[in-house]
Amino acid sequence: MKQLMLIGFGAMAEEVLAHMPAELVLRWVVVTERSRNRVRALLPPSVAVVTRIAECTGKPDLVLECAGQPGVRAHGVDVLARGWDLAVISVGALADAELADRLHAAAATGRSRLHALSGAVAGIDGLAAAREGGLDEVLYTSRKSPASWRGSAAEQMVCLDTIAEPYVFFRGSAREAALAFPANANVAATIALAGLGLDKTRVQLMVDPGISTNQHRIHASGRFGEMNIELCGMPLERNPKTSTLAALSVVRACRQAVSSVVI
Ligand SMILES: NC(=O)C1=CN([C@@H]2O[C@H](COP(=O)(O)OP(=O)(O)OC[C@H]3O[C@@H](n4cnc5c(N)ncnc54)[C@H](O)[C@@H]3O)[C@@H](O)[C@H]2O)C=CC1
Ligand SMILES: O=C([O-])CC(=O)C(=O)O
Repeated sequence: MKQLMLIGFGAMAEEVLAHMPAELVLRWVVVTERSRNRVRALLPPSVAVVTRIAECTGKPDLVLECAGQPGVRAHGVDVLARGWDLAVISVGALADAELADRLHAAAATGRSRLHALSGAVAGIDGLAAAREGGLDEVLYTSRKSPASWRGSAAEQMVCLDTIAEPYVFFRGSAREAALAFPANANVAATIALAGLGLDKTRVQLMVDPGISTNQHRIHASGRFGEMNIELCGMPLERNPKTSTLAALSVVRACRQAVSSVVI
């Protein structure tokens, strides 16, 4: 039986746990001091609930981050330096160049690997392949309901209570988007890392009062040809900022960890 460590235990982690393959067992959950008692009460005694990687005894086969960008910042280096592979969903953390350098160095020291998960979008495989032949342009547009932007920097850019028409409230690079919207624009960083990079990938963020799904559109062109990918994702009931597909991409990483044929 392979052993899993989760960093973070919010809406996404609970969805992951509900769909995890039977061949993988959850042994450790890394949480903040503030949420320790709440999470302890939710999990069986066989799962160690800790606040620091150093508190963990044993060796996980896979470490999955579902804790937000602060979770990558707090624990990523420690995990990789120990030689443990780390899969992250809060890919926008890599838009912080200083943190990205430290993660690279820790992976080199630990001979471990950091895996950026595809998250709420589709087409990352095709985009990464297209990059090998050269890309001319990548534009990512995210369109979500007012509820999905609540609690983010969008609140300072547009009135979410009264907006009546679709409205683009942010245009910029993927790096700017991922850093300014840490819980809403990780996908921008994922697309950038697969494609033209954090500074050349263009991003538009939109609020649309007429929709209830999280919509993601990727337009890319290059030597391979042209792609237009559009995905309407159902938000997680317990967190409308997060698409269900993002949680399922974490489940996919679990499946890959236990499968002999990987797809
Ligand atoms: N790549 C993608 O497509 C997507 C990525 N995400 C990322 O996934 C993250 C998690 O999403 P949800 O579970 O819906 O959010 P959530 O807010 O429900 O849960 C996050 C949990 O992480 C915990 N946490 C915060 N800092 C931590 C730390 N230093 N160490 C351990 N735990 C910590 C919080 O206490 C909370 O329980 C988002 O913040 C976002 O960064 C979300 C949606 C899509
Ligand atoms: O789940 C989504 O729609 C995307 C998201 O929040 C993110 O990129 O951080």
